[in-house]
Parts: sequence; structure tokens; C-alpha cells
Amino acid sequence: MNAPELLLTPREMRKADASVIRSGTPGVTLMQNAGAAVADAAREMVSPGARIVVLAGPGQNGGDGIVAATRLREQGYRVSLGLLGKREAFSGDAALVAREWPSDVVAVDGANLAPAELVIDALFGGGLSREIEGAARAAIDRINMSGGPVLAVDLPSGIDGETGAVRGIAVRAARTVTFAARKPGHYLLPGRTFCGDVTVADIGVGSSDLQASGGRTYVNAPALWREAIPRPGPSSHKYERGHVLVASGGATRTGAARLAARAALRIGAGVVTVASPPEALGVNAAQLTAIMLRGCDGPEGLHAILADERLNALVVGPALGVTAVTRAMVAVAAQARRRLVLDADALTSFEGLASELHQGFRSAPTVITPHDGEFTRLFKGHPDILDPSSKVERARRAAAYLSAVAVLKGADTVIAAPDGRAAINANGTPYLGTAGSGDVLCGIIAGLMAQHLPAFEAAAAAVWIHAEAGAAFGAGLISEDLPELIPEVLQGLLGA
Ligand SMILES: NC(=O)C1=CN([C@@H]2O[C@H](COP(=O)(O)OP(=O)(O)OC[C@H]3O[C@@H](n4cnc5c(N)ncnc54)[C@H](O)[C@@H]3O)[C@@H](O)[C@H]2O)[C@@H](O)CC1
Ligand SMILES: Nc1ncnc2c1ncn2[C@@H]1O[C@H](COP(=O)(O)OP(=O)(O)O)[C@@H](O)[C@H]1O
Ligand SMILES: [K+]
Repeated sequence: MNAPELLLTPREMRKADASVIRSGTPGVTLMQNAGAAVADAAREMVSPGARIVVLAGPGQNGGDGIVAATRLREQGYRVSLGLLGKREAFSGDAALVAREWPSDVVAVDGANLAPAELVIDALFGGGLSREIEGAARAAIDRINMSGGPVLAVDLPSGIDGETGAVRGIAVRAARTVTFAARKPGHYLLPGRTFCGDVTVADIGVGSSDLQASGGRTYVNAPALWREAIPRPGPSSHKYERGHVLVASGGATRTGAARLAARAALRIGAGVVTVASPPEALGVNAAQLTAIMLRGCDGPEGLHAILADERLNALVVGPALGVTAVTRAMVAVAAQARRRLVLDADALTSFEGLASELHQGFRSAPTVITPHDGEFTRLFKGHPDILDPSSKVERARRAAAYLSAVAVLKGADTVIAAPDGRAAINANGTPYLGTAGSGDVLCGIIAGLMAQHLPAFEAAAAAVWIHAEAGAAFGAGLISEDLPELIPEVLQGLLGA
């Protein structure tokens, strides 16, 4: 089985580099390896002898660029080197490799990009620490205007490796070669859209060095949770596969619950029941077949239904209404100590009231699934949670605050656990932005939790499966399609 892919922030990467250097590999060897990997990638992008311009910044990223320039020149390419700053100003390993460049250098603003068949962007990588201005900004502007292909070293300059933010301006690369591990900024938006194809070069950083970084952020992919997905045993019966209860909204707001219920059933929960307000029983009954239906009158009704111990996972929130009654439903669900998914109105009903939920879900596995708007409303008045510039960090803090897994949705959905693990999802499609899509996601999460997946694994698997299903369908997708696409994705994962 593939190991889960760890993503390292630039700060964590520095710790991993330090670990390698402690074990005896000099930093300059890492830089030589990095530069050689960039040169290899460059050769794949142009024909022999091509004109290549390398633009190098003042730090180690520039050092990698100078190594690549030196290699490519030795290999017969017509390479010119533009520096941001003076050659003498380099320090550390970059100063060592700068001495090896045998030819002239020009200032970045003097570098002629017009004849270049490839521009190698080695201005800034993991050390970017502020907004880009002045000569660096002008250089990036010219790179982007040049129209030719750009190969970025480590990160497109201007992209923050931790957050994926554009720090004022950023290079648009056709390809990015990064080292040892991808960075969150390669996956988080908008960073992802600036990188082009990202490849990871092995520069001699081992897996124990990666672990020494303390990083706990992963790419959301099957390696992270596939083993946890259960297959029914030969003699297992439906209740062993879990029983999900989905709370339905009122008579004109029942679709969301049915979408979630259908998804829970498709992902493998043995039994799924919709808990419907009395006035909505007729409309729900008219549209449910395999899914069971029970009348449920508000929080008291929910409390009564939960006397049935077999109900082991709940979905509360979609289309319930933003009301005190919804808050009371959440309280009943939390007190019942069942696996719980909270979405939509269950979250918005606590607008500015997150403190009422502080550590509220310690006693049972719980997942919240806000999009950005719901997240901002829920944590109004909590700048410690809302303000971090990294989406991963925001999700992590929310998870720790509530003692629940937080799924912060969007085109770069982040899943974070209270223990600090986090995953960034990247297999989605904009076609998932369709009414009811989030309701289906809730149902998948609950269906997996009902089958005893731990909350983090259930949420991460559900986000990936939901995205995979949407991407497989593509144009024309509506939410009703999503549950019906689950079997193929599941069969691909389980090999059956
Ligand atoms: N052992 C090593 O030396 C290794 C270095 N590596 C490379 O090292 C890079 C990180 O190197 P550094 O930490 O030196 O960082 P960078 O080279 O990314 O940038 C740091 C330099 O840029 C300046 N700077 C930061 N933001 C700026 C802004 N907005 N405007 C103008 N100047 C700005 C800083 O003052 C500093 O001089 C990685 O991206 C990678 O390319 C890797 O090759 C791995 C091994
Ligand atoms: N551009 C996109 N790329 C990938 N996934 C997306 C995109 N836009 C939306 N999604 C996904 O679609 C789902 C939408 O959920 P949500 O906003 O709750 O919608 P609704 O309330 O209509 O159900 C989320 O899982 C989100 O991550
Ligand atoms: K760069």
C-alpha cells in the first residue's frame, strides 16, 4: 500500500532539511541535487541547445536556480542568468554555488526574456516572507507577459508555500519542480492554479527526515483511509453495517434529507431512516423506498427516537431552518452520544454562538461540514479561529475548539481533526457546486461513520469519494446523480 503523502510547510521543510544536515549530508549537496533535478525537468521542456533564461533571487531558491543554470550551460544550452540583487550578496550554500557560475550575470530587469524558449523561475521559494514589490514585482510581471513556458523552482515565486496565497503577484508556471515533499501551497487555492504540473524530486531527504519535520498535513487520497473502509463479512447483517438517521426539514424542505439518506445507503450503511416532522411525512413517504421513515416532532421527538440504540449515526442540519429549535435538535443529538454529522442550518443556527459548542463533541465522534460562509458565521467573534491565513490552520483550530472533525468545504476542501491531523482535497470539479451537493456529502460521511470508520477517516474518505463521483460525471451533474455514482467509485477502491 502507498504511504499517505505528507505535505510540508516551508517551516517544516526547513526542519526536515536540518535533520538531513545533522545526519551528515551538507546543505550544498541538497542544493546541488535540487538544481540538478530542475535541470532535468528543463531538458524535458525544450530541445537541445535551446535558449534558457534563469532568474535567481537572493536566497537558497536562487541557489537552486544557479545550479540548474550551471548544469544546463555545461550541457550545451544557451543559458543567461539574471539576478535579483548582487552576486556578492548571496550567503550560505547559495554563495558557494554562485561562485561556480562561469559567465556574466545581468540584473533581473536587464534580462531579455524575448528570445527565451524557457524561463526558470528561481526568485523565491519557501523563504517568501512578505508582499512582493519593486524590482521583484516587475520581474514577475515580465515573466508572465513573456508568454513562453515557465519552470518554477520549488514554488512559483509569489505563492506562499504554507497558505497558497498570492503575495502581491505570482509567476504562472507550466511546471513546478519541488523537493522532498509537496507543500500545502501546491494544493490550496489559488496557489494550485499557478503551479502547472508539480513533480517532486528526491534530493536525499529521507522519510525519517520528513517525519522529523513534525508535519501532519496530508494530500487527501485513498492511502490515507482506504484500509479503514469495511467490507461486509459473509455472515454480517444489516444492523452491523450501521443505521443512519437523517433529520428532515418541514413539508417544503425535505429534499436535502433524502439526498443525504440516499448517499448514506449507497456508501454502505445497512439501514437508513429519515426522521420527518409530522407535516412532512406525506411528501417524504411518497419518495422513499429502501429508506425508512419515522415521524419526529422536534427535539423531544428526536430524543424519543434515539431510544433505539441501533441508530448509530445521525445527520442534523440540512434544511432544518435557522432557529432555536434546530439548536435544541443539535443539543439532543450531541447528548445522545451517537456519531454525528452537523451541516448547514445546524451550524448557522449557532451564528456567533460557537462558545456554546466549545468542547461539546468530546464524547462521540462528530464532523462539522461548513463552507466558508457557514464557518465565518459559526465562529463570529473568534479571531483566533477565523484569522489564520492558512485554511488548514483555520480548520485545525476549529476542530480543536469543538473537539470535532472540521470539513472546511470548497474547491480545496480541508479536513482537520482535533489531534492536529489535516488533509487537503484536490480531486474535485467545479460541477460539484450544485444545489444539494453538500447534503450528499453529509450522508456519505454519516454512512461511513455508521460502519465504524473513525471520524477523520470517514470525513476524508467521503470528501474524496464525493469529489471522485462528481469528477467522473462532469458536465450536467446534479446532486441526485451523486449517490448513484458512489458504487463505481467504491468498487474501484475496494476492488470488488
Ligand atoms: N539546504 C538548502 O539550502 C536547500 C534549499 N532549498 C531551496 O531553498 C529555498 C528556500 O530558501 P530560503 O529560505 O533562502 O528562501 P528563498 O530563497 O525562497 O527566499 C529568501 C530570500 O528572499 C528574500 N525575500 C523574501 N520575501 C521577499 C519579498 N517579498 N521581496 C523581496 N525579497 C524577499 C529574503 O529576505 C531572503 O533573502 C527552497 O524554496 C528551495 O528552493 C532546497 O533546495 C532544499 C535544500
Ligand atoms: N469548484 C469546486 N471544486 C470542487 N468542489 C467544489 C467546488 N465548488 C463546490 N464544491 C463542493 O461541492 C459541495 C457543495 O456543498 P455546499 O456548499 O454545502 O452546497 P449545498 O448547500 O448546495 O449542498 C462541497 O462538498 C464543496 O467542496
Ligand atoms: K520559485
